[in-house]
Amino acid sequence: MEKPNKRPKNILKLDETVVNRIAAGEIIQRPANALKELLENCLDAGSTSIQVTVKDGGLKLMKIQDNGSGINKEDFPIVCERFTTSKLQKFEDLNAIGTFGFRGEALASISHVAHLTIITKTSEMQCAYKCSYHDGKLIGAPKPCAGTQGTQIVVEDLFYNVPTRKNSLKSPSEEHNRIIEVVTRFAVHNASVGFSLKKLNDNGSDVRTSPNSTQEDNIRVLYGHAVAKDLIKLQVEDPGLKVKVNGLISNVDYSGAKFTMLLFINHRLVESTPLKRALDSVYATYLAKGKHPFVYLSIEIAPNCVDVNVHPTKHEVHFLNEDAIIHKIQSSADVLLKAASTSRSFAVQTVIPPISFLDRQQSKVAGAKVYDKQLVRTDSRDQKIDKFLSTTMDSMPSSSSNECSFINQTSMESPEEPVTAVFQQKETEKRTPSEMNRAIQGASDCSDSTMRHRSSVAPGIVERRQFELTSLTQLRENVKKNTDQVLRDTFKDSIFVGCVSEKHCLIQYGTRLYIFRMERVAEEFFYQRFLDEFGNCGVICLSDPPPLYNLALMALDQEENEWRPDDGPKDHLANLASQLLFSKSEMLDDYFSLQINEKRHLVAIPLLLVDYIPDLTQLPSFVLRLASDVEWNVEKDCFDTICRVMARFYRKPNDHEVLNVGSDKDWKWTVEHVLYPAIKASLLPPKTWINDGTILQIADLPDLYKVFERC
Ligand SMILES: Nc1ncnc2c1ncn2[C@@H]1O[C@H](COP(=O)(O)OP(=O)(O)OP(=O)(O)O)[C@@H](O)[C@H]1O
Repeated sequence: MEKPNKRPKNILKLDETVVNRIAAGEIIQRPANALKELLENCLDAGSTSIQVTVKDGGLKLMKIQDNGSGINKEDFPIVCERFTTSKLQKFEDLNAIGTFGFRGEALASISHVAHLTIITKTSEMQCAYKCSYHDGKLIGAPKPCAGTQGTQIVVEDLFYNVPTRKNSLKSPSEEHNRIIEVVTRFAVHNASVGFSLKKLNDNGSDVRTSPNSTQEDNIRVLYGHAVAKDLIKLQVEDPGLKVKVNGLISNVDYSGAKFTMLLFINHRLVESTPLKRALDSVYATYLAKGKHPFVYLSIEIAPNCVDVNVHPTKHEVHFLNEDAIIHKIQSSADVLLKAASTSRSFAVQTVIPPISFLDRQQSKVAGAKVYDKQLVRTDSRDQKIDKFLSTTMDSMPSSSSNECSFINQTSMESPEEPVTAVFQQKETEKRTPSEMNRAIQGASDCSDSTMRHRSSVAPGIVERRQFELTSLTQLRENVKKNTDQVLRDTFKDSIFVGCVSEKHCLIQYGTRLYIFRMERVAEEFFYQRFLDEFGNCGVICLSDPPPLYNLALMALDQEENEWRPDDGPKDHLANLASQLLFSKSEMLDDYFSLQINEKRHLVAIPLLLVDYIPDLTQLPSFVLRLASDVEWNVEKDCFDTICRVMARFYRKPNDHEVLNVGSDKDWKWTVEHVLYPAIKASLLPPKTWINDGTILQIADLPDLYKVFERC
């Protein structure tokens, strides 16, 4: 390298061609941004159809045909001169610029670094004209030629005279990909314009959209269904910030390998690193590590708040209140994603596939190797889900102000030990608490003992009664016939993990985690239990037997029972219910331990599980349903419907059931320690549960390992 001379060199004015070529190099950096300039010209000219043909990634050829306004004949000599434009006259016009172009530099720049030809026809011209340009100058006279309205710009041998630039570009295929990206983005945003992009002499096209599509349509066509199906609309409007944002952003179910961001500010395709970072940080909360979203945003800001003249390629703009606007968009996206994540769709498998059954058979083969990933916790006392949750579930009643002692219960195993249960009024039924309390409050004893087995021949000695009833046998057979054996094994060998809510519980079976609908499972369990314990149920005596009439009347007052005026007066209906049940009292007592006394008061309800009391707030609805939903005339149907109605009443344990006053054993305790063990032991799950969402597999250890590996 030449040693720097201490004497200053003389300053010389650069040759115009050199100046223009240096300037052109700043504006036209590669084929894709030359194309962007040319596409913007097409849109400024009001085109509705733009066809692009390229060769060698645009380096050999770029041909852009539009159906816009065309160029006036008198402008041909100057159209490619620097600073000639039809879009701006005074500097102040920049404050309200409504076109993409404003400098009059793009065509000039291209003509300095490539061979440029324009074929154009306005609506007033008889024919089209073809003009060739070199270094901003028209070469020869415009030649009339055939052509339709619009303009065709042909750029050949880009950078033929700037070899360093040409050599610095990556391969033609890389340049072609960049061209696809630009055309694709323009096509999504300008959905009313039809775009096509193809390689010269290729039959197929890389991009093709129809005019008058929607942004969603074009995203589907260009980015695929996998992206389009997971989009949510983002809309922000802030008159204070003079900004309006419309966009389509991917939801939490989408996760791309890279961040795809299509950003248009006042319809200009631009980039904004701060906005991209802000959005990426929001998505980081919802997506797995290394996964990214798809974001299309169109931001419209009052033109006088945007400076478009900050970068030679115009791919950046500055705007007022940038931080506030970015923050606004960021928080709107967060709100949408939060909402979407609560209803996130997991690819869950409905119930146990037959394979799990096979797995089990295989794992039982002696000597089969057991991998670490197949080892699971087997001591159910180790940890429960409750350990990871707050102590009070949202769904649980918080006040204990209306607790009332209503029942004395004696366990079947220890008939001498009286147990008091406590009832807590449910929030939803607050409108009739005094009536509810009156109905089930008090402390009077059952005639013989408060809780007993109905077939006790002597204290502690139980003799089961046998019934040879065809109807009963058939109902029991039906249950057996409909049992799914794989599900049966799953429940039988499962470990209770915890109550997710009053309605959903988690169990673990092998390496799999299942969620099941507690009420549905418990209802089926009690139905089967009523069939099994037919004529042999114990009794739970109500301490102050409520009148059937009062219970029915309370039920008719409850919205869930949907009483309508054309059903008849409530007191009349309550009376009918009380009469009907009293007339069946002998059978109800004999077969189901449901006892009604001479005064038509409900004295006792069946005992099916020791330490289990159904939710007594449902007693009124139970009485009403017993009177209205039971098919009394046909024996089999009668038993079936009574068991169903009973099971529905029993499916939910009493809230805050406490076996000893002052004990903290609540409904969750009852589910875990009383109900679920009984379900495990004897439930015969019906086949319908395989597909109806009663039980769903939500995780499998080997699959989770795979997820963690990916993270
Ligand atoms: N496809 C076209 N259809 C109609 N007129 C065009 C088309 N392309 C260019 N022109 C005309 O040529 C002029 C010069 O275009 P050029 O791209 O050089 O500059 P510009 O678009 O005005 O500004 P900028 O350099 O900021 O893009 C435009 O102002 C427009 O009048």
